[in-house]
Formats: sequence, C-alpha cells, structure tokens
Amino acid sequence: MVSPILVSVAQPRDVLSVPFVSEVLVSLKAAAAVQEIVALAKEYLGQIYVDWTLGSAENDNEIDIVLALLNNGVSGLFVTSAVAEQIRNRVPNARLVIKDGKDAAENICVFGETEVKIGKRRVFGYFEQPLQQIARGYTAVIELDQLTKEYENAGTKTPFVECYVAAMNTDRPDGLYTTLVTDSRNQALGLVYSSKKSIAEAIRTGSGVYQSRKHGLWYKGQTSGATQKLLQLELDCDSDCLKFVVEQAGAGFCHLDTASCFGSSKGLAALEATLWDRKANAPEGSYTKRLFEDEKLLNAKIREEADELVEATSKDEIAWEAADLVYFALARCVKYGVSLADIERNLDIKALKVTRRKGDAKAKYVEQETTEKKPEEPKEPKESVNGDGRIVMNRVDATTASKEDIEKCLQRPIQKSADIMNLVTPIVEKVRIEGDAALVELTAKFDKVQLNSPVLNAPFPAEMMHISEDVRKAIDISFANIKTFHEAQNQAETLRVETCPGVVCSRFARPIERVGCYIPGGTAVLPSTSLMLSVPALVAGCKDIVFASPPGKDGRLTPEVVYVAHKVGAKCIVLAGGAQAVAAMAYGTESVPKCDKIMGPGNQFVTAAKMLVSNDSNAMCAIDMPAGPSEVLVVADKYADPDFVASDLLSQAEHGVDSQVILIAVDMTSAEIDKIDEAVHRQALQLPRVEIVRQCIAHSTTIIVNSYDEAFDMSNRYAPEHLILQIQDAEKWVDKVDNAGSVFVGAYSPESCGDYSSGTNHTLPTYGYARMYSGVNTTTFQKFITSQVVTKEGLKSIGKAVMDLAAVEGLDAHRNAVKIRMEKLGYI
Ligand SMILES: NC(=O)c1ccc[n+]([C@@H]2O[C@H](COP(=O)([O-])OP(=O)(O)OC[C@H]3O[C@@H](n4cnc5c(N)ncnc54)[C@H](O)[C@@H]3O)[C@@H](O)[C@H]2O)c1
Ligand SMILES: N[C@H](CO)Cc1c[nH]c[nH+]1
Ligand SMILES: [Zn+2]
Repeated sequence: MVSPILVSVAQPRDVLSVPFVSEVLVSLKAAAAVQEIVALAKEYLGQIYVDWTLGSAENDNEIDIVLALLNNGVSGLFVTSAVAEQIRNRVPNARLVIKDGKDAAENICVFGETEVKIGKRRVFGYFEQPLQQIARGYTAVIELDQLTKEYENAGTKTPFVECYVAAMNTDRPDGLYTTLVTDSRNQALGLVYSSKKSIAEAIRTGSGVYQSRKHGLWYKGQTSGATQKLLQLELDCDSDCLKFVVEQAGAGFCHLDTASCFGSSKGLAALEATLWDRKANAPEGSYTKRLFEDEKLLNAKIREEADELVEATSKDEIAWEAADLVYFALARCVKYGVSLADIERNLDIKALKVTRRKGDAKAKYVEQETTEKKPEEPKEPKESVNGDGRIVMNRVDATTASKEDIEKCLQRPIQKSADIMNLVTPIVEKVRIEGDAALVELTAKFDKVQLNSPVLNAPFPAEMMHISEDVRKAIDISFANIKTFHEAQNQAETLRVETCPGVVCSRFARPIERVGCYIPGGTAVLPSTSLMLSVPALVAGCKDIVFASPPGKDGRLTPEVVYVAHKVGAKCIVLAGGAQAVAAMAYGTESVPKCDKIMGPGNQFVTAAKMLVSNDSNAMCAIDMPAGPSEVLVVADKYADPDFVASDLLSQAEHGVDSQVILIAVDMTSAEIDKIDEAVHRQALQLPRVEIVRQCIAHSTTIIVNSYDEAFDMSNRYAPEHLILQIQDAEKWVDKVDNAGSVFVGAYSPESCGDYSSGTNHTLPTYGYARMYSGVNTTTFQKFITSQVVTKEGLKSIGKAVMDLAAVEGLDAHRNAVKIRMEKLGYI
C-alpha cells in the first residue's frame, strides 16, 4: 500500500476526519494520548504513524511509550536520529522514520531530506513544492486543513486530487488510470478506469465513481442500487494502478450479480457472508441459527473441534478439522458482531509487535497434553506406489505372472467385515431401541451436526431447494431419461400362460408399498443417487418414498436432493447417514416411517447395516443388494485414446480411497501403457480430490493380457460394478460379458454418462456380487404375485401327478385336496 501523501493531524481524534487517505501522522505531544492512539489503531483501516520528534528515549517511561505504540498497531515512529540511536537494538529500522537521516542505512525511511537517493528508502517531507516531489516518488506530509481546503474555482484542482494525479503514471493513450476495486479485506471486486474528474467526484461524493470509456463519468450503482461507499484510495508500488477500497452495497460489484467480477466469493469470505446472512434472517431449523442462540452448544463445538484438530494427523483430516474449527469460531465472532476484517486487523496489529511473549501454553493445557495423551507416533505417509509422488497404477504382465499374483491384483481392498459388524451392530440396536433420540445423537457423533429434528416432512419448503437453472435443467433431463428407461422395464401387463389345457398360470407385479432410498453424503453428496433410486420407485408405483441422507456440516440437506424428493413426491427426508439411517428406516422411529425395503449404495457402515437388518426377521425389511465402494474395470487395446482411458479410471478412483480401478490392456506394448500412466498422473494432479485418487490408485492395477478372450475371462471372474470397453469393434464383444453391473461400450460412452444422465441405473452390485445380483431397476421396487385358474378339465390333466407326488412326500392332506375333487367329478 502506498500513498503519495501522509496527512498530519494535530489531535489523535482528528484521524477519523481524514478522508480516504491510507496513511496519517499523529503528533504525540502528551503521554496521555498513547491510549487514544492505540484505540484508534484498532479501528483505522489505513496506517498510523506517530510523530515523536519532540520526545526522547532517555528513561524507561519514554521507552515504554515507544514500545506500547509499536506493539499496538502503530506502523512507524518519526524520531530524531539521536532517539533512533538509543532504541536501535530494540526496534527494527524499518519502523522508524528518521529526521536528518542522511547517513542512515539503506532500508530506513527518512524525513525532511529531499536530496537522498531514493533506493529502497521512503522519503517523507513538508516540501515546498509538494507536487514535484510527489512526482519523484516522495511522500508529502500535508496538514489536514490544507488537504481538505477547496481551491477557489478549483473544479478538480483540490490539493487531494492534485497530489494523487501528480503521483500516478499511465501509459494508456486515453490518459485514464487503471483502477482496481477491492473490499476492505483486499478481495478484488473488479477492474475499472479513473480520470482526474472521476477521482474528484469520488472524493466529493465519498462513493465509487469511475470513468467509463464509452459513457463518461460512471456513478457506480446509480441505476442498479449496487452503490459503493469509498473507504480509501491507494496506489500500487510503481504508481500505475490506483486502488479504490470500497464497501459494496446490493448484490455485488458485477453486473452478473456476483460479489466480484471474478465470480462469487469463496472460502472464508463466502462463509462469513453466509453467517451474517443467517444471523439476520436464518430460517427456523437452521443449525447456524441454533448455534447463535445456544451459547453452550457453540462453545462446546469450538472446544470439540479444537480437540479434533489436535488429534488429526493426515493432511486431509487436518484440513477438515481446521475448517470445522474455523466455522464454529467465526460463528462466535459473527454472533458478537466481529467481522473477518476485524480479525485480520488484529492479526496485522499482532504482526507489528516488536516485543514478544515467550508463547508458552497455560499450565492446565500443558498438563492435559502430557497426562491425557501420549504423543502419537507419526503415521506412515500415504501410500504412493513408486515413492516419487507419481500417481501410477501397479502393472502386472499376465503372460509371465503367476496365477496367485494375478488373483492378488484382482482382490478388492480389504473390508474388515467382522470389525465393521462389531461397530455397526450397537448402532443399529441403539436406533431400534431409542428411536429419534439415538438418531440425533449419532448424527451429532458421526456427522458432527446437532439437529433438532431428524426428519423433514413433505411438502418441502421452496427455500430448501434453491438450485441454479442449469442444474435444474440437468436434473430434469436426467430424470426424464431415467424414467423412460425404467418405464420400459415396467411389467405392467399380467403374464398369462396356459401350461396345459385348463391350467392357466399368471404373474403380475405390485409395487412395494413403502421404500427407503439411501443417498450417500459422506465424502461427496450424490443427488444423482436420489434420482437413481426414487425415479424407479415412482415408475413402479410405490406409495411412500422415504429419503435418507446425511446432512451437511451446516445441518442442511443438499438442495438438489430436496428438489428431487419434491419432484418424485417423497413423503419425507431423514437427515441421517450411515448405519443409523438404515436402522431408522428398517425399524421405524417416532418420526421415521418404517420401510419395507431399503435401497441404495453407501460406505461399509451402510452396506453392513443393510445386511444386518435384512437378516433380522423382526425388522421385516428387504434390501436391494450390497452396493459398496465404486469400482471399474476398463478393457482397452492399442486403438484406445490414452486420455479417455485415464479419465474413466480416475472418474471411479475419485469416489473413495476404498474404490478400485482395474485396467486390462489387450496386447499393448509397455510404451503404449506408459502413455495411459502418464495421462493418469497428469489428469489426477488437476483433480480437487487428488489425495483420494492417490490412495485408490495405490491399490489398483494394470494387467497385460495377450487376447480379448483372456481379457473377458478375467473380467467375468472379477465381476466389476462397471465394465468399460475401449476396444476396436467394442459392441461385437458385449456377448462375451457374463458378469458385470453395467457395461459402457466404445470410446464415447464414459461411465459418467451412466452415473448421471443416460437413463441406466448407477446403483450397482460391487465387490464381485455382480455374479449373482442385478443393479437397481424397476423390479427392485416391485414384488411379483402369481395366480392360477385350474378348470375341471385342468384338474383332469394334472390331478394324478399332484396326488402321486404328495404321496411320495407322505403329505396325505395335500393328496386329499385333489382326490376329493376328482372323486366328485367322477375322474377316479
Ligand atoms: N455401488 C454403487 O452403486 C454406488 C453408487 C454411489 C456411491 N457408491 C459408493 O458409496 C460410498 C459412499 O460413501 P460415503 O462415505 O461417501 O457416504 P455414506 O453416506 O455412505 O456414509 C457416510 C456416513 O457414514 C457414517 N460414518 C462415517 N464414519 C463412521 C464411523 N467411523 N462409524 C460409524 N459410522 C460412520 C456417517 O454417519 C456418515 O453419515 C462410496 O464408497 C461410493 O463409492 C456406490
Ligand atoms: N459411480 C457411482 C456408482 O458406483 C455413482 C455416482 C454418483 N455420482 C457419481 N457417480
Ligand atoms: Zn461415479
């Protein structure tokens, strides 16, 4: 931040009257004013310098004054060279502006010396010809009265504007000045242009006024209402860019209604905006609102998250826990009216300290650290196959490797089923016995969200399904395709067959009355899964559709999931995930309706809980199938595009660390496979979920085979959830597929299409269960009832066979039921 002028004020309180300049100089005439200056430094957006040239540093009291100022937000002190000499070993040179500093060191600022070479120095002065000195890069010290004085008939010729214009350079042919607009946290809002006239207008009106290249003076927000309060003007290091620091009103700076022309805010700024908004208008049921109202809960969460951050060791975990802690800490700040800018100002003041405390922790925390926990052994660094950080699949040549080695590569990442069952059983039991209370408690424990109620009933509030137009259209297109494909599977017609004369057997479908759809939400929220489960349920005619999905960290459901629930007419959404959600739907709770069948994929806890409840005859609850961690097997040959192959492998690898991807390379050279490896590494590094991908690829393999037949044998043995064929004449080979959840045929059929929009279902059997299970389809939501009509003639045809078989089984009552009829009809 550079200002061509330093405004000098006589009294500390005058600092607040300095208009838009980023640096002020306060004379310290009495020690009593120190407190006043320190208080101002906390508020003032710019930098405060203090003129101490009348003081000395001869006694401890005076040294204390110097340190108190520099430790509490004052950027620099103007001192005589004698004082500088006395305090040089206690205060960094860069914080002193030395009067008569002709012989001072290079990095020092000097005051009142107009002949020094500038170099790295900054020169301040009450110059006789300020504009000339400003043009040379010097900073003119100007009295406040002088600065605010309007010259007679001045127009733009106020001292303020003159000083800025004297300092600025422009190489634009139109003579305009490039101007960056930021908020008070230095976040860029947009790029505009200024002229002398627009700067004068901005200063006169105290608002954002710029020079439009087409339309002349531009009073920002005059028509849109998105006005700006001008806070400060600054120049960049070489004075060819002006910076307007503003407070933006309305929807934002950009004409597209975003905060900035570089898009919506992200990260901390976005979080802060959400928190202020929740504070002002949080809807009932908002978790953040609850935090604002329940001081104990908020404080407990801060302590809990701090503990979890201390316990975290991996990069992912640390980032995760730190983010949680920041969220709760910022919620507390916003509750008490403290903004991010306030926090950052505080950090800046702390950074300006010249003396530091030792920084030891308080005794009670030191004690906790040493008694409660032994320091954890550092965890092994995450696996990365070849140690040089490259993301590379293992490679095995099936033509030379042993059978055992190949089988090892085709093993899924180990799932400790006994361990998982031990974890899941008490969770399921707790929900069965304690109902809603357990659901709320377990959601707090595993998902770190404290809910008031675990269920959201239809009709769902419109404000919970705010989604962009593009996403709405995408959901609608996918919905239509999934519906079309699943309607075609619907066996609405009764099947009728006359097996022999007078014996008509029929079969007809009926919907399962109440179905539970589990939508995963742990590592990624999957609104697409809500479509894959609920659209077939709708097509099948299920009476009640119940959704369950873990809430986000803010206690809210993903709006896209709510939109789909609304679209299919779901009865309610259970805000829970994991085993607890499955148990709630299987047994029912005070507010969760008991479901007849539970569908949907999930992590190991979800899959284990589904198995558990489906085996409990008290639950009377069926499940679709074991649909666990995603997997893909790609069969590729030398005609495949390495980028396509890599992208397909990565699209499943990014699902989770327990996902697995296999490449079977048919008759490919090492050089050809290297190209795929190279593409995997290159593309992976661009992915936000690269750390997940890295771990998944570490247990994934490329297997080289000689022929297509070998490739299909291997694939059928593995029975992948997804099978992708990137081989020549791919369609021709589909006949060879015996075991797979879903097949993607040819170069332009990426698995992502099936995941979202083509119409096939993405809830598919994993872990080799594709050998005996189908993926979710319309019949998953139906049961089939058979019926028969046997006429007298029919009884004549099959009666004897029935009686003879019943006799073999020794079941005479069965035999009699036929015999009695046959006798009356006179057949026997
Ligand atoms: N096969 C398919 O058709 C298919 C489709 C989509 C997704 N998937 C898979 O679904 C999985 C989704 O997993 P996810 O974790 O992202 O979401 P998830 O919703 O399945 O699981 C998250 C829940 O797990 C519970 N949980 C987390 N840690 C726990 C612990 N230590 N003890 C007990 N419970 C705990 C929490 O309650 C949390 O809400 C992924 O593996 C993905 O590959 C499969
Ligand atoms: N590929 C997953 C099934 O294994 C489904 C999915 C949802 N969203 C993205 N992918
Ligand atoms: Zn996927």
